[in-house]
Amino acid sequence: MASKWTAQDGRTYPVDVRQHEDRLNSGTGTGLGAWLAHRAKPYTPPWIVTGAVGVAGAGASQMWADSAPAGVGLTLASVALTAAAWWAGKATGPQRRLHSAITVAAGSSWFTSAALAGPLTGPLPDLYLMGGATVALSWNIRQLMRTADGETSGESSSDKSLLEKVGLARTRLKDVKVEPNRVTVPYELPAGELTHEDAAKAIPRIASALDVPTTAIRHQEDPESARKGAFVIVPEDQLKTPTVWPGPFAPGQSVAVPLRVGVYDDGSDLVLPLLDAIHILIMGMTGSGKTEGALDVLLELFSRKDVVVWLADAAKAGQDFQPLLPAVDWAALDTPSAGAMVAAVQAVIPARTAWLRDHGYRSWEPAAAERQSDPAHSCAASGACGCPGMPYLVAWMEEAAKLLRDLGDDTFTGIAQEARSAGVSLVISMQRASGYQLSTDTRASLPAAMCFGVRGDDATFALPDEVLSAGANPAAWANKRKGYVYLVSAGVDEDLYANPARTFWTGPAGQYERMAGWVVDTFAGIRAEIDPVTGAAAARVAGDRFTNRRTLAGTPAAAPEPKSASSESASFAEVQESARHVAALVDPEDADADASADLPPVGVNVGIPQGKPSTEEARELLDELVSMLASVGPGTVAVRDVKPYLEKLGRDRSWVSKELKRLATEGRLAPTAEEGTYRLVPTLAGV
Ligand SMILES: Nc1ncnc2c1ncn2[C@@H]1O[C@H](COP(=O)(O)OP(=O)(O)OP(=O)(O)O)[C@@H](O)[C@H]1O
Repeated sequence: MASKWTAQDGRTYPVDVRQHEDRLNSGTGTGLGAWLAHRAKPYTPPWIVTGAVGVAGAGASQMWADSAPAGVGLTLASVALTAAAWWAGKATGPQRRLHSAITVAAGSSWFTSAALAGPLTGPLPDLYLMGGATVALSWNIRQLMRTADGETSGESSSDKSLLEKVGLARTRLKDVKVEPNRVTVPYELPAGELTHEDAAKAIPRIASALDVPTTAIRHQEDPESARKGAFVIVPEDQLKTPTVWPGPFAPGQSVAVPLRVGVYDDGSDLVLPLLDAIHILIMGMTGSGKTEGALDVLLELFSRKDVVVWLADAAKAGQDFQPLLPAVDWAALDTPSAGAMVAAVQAVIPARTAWLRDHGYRSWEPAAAERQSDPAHSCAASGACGCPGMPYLVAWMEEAAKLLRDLGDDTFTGIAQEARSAGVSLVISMQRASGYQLSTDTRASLPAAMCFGVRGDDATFALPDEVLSAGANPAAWANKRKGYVYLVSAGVDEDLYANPARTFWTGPAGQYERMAGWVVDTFAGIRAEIDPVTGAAAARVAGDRFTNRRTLAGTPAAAPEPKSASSESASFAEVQESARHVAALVDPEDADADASADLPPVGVNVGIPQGKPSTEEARELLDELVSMLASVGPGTVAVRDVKPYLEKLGRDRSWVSKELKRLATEGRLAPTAEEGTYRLVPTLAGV
């Protein structure tokens, strides 16, 4: 028999609630008496049983009064019945089991005594009346409570039916933890029936049932169990509004301190522990935010004291990095220079490894970057050697697809495998790390990944299967969610691998240059220079391309005069404030449409006239809004996007709807398959 029943209200109840309903519904008659009888009917069975026991006891006394064998038999039967009731109640709750056993014990004892001594002997009539009524009433109370429970259990029943719908029937949900914008639902799958894989597969259906984006749900496995885990639901996308770069995380400190490059959706810092990550693959489709992410990492690196950056960007000739180039030790901005840089990286690895070994370092550590004044790290026969330190080296290969094609990616495999202990990190940025672009060996030797929005199944090239099945879905972002990223790296809590984050925004053109300039100048004095060992090894293979690197890249030969961070802090605050001001212009509603670098410059805010604007003014205002949306990138516009401005327009939704239609007939917007939604025409930018 099914243990559940769906009522007309659509809710699921235990089956005994249905029996109760049936008992209430059966029966006819009118008037108060009939109504009372009708309401009391479901509670009569315990009383009927009590009456039956009384009648049976009286009857039995006629047969077995004063019979010794009957006494033995009835006593044994009474014990056996009580034991049977206890045994049969195994599957029910402990309360019900005890209640049943006590009832059977009381009833059968009275029956035995009544049968042997007569029902009216001694205290038996009182016991019958008081005990029988008490037991019958106790069952009525149970019944009442259960009915009330059944009525209020709709919620957990609907939880159960939700779990059934999403393919996780009989899964038990436990101590749900609710925090602001985050619900953690620990679960236990039915033993032997479902696995973590089934839980992960249910994510899209759970998202659909809860009406949230699939990326709002993550799945965490309990590493100790094959059936325990948790779903984490983050209903509101807190990353919609870009976060302006808040300044260096650990200014003047070692590169061993993780780099802060963005925020997770709970507001916590997105940090990249470079020394744990070792080599990094940065992947994302065009326009997804790779360059911005690179800027965040570079800004952090350029504010540290013991790291040198070599940057190869033949594809774009360093176009996006211009303001930072003075802080780059070697910028290879054409293919031959990039090739020379790769050869130099290959050559410096053994030289650096030998130096580290000679100075008693098993692998690079911050102390290796200092002048070697410790006898424990000396290459001299005795005492401290005083050799100059060896800073960490980051070899950054931007838009590396072309470089890999030109050089063959075996070169990178070798570098990646040997560079680990030489204090060299390789960063490879590309749009698609497919097998065609990057061999499996090279991919395997880049242990960390920053994966921005991608197309189709490309995420599989960057993110491990378990991260994808835990809910990571960068294809849902494509290049619409600029800067959204998953970070997978040693040194990062594994539960965060499938957690969306967003890199910092360095601001629109103009702001970024100022921020970059501030970092370049402020930390010029503490930034490390290349050490003689690495420099000599690079010069040996790259020749003039290395020794004349400053002139070739058009950056000053010597580092600018150091400036103290404090004397510049006011200027940074100014720079940042200005960028924040621009960020504040981005309404959260518009964030989907790419609230980013291409925003109109500060001051091109939509001019909102005071009071109810005339039709002319309202049209002008709407035109400006549409132009602004179009200027921040491709996307669509519908009445709902204009909702926050209705008050300022002094018009209602139907007016906006008509006006959007008018703009579409004028070719200012393009109609889409969805009625009332129009594609923004990018050529409108700046109109
Ligand atoms: N975290 C972010 N917050 C706000 N805007 C961002 C963020 N990241 C990137 N953007 C904006 O998105 C746009 C595209 O970013 P970006 O140039 O970094 O993409 P990309 O992946 O490097 O593209 P391409 O491969 O074409 O160079 C830029 O206008 C940028 O300012």
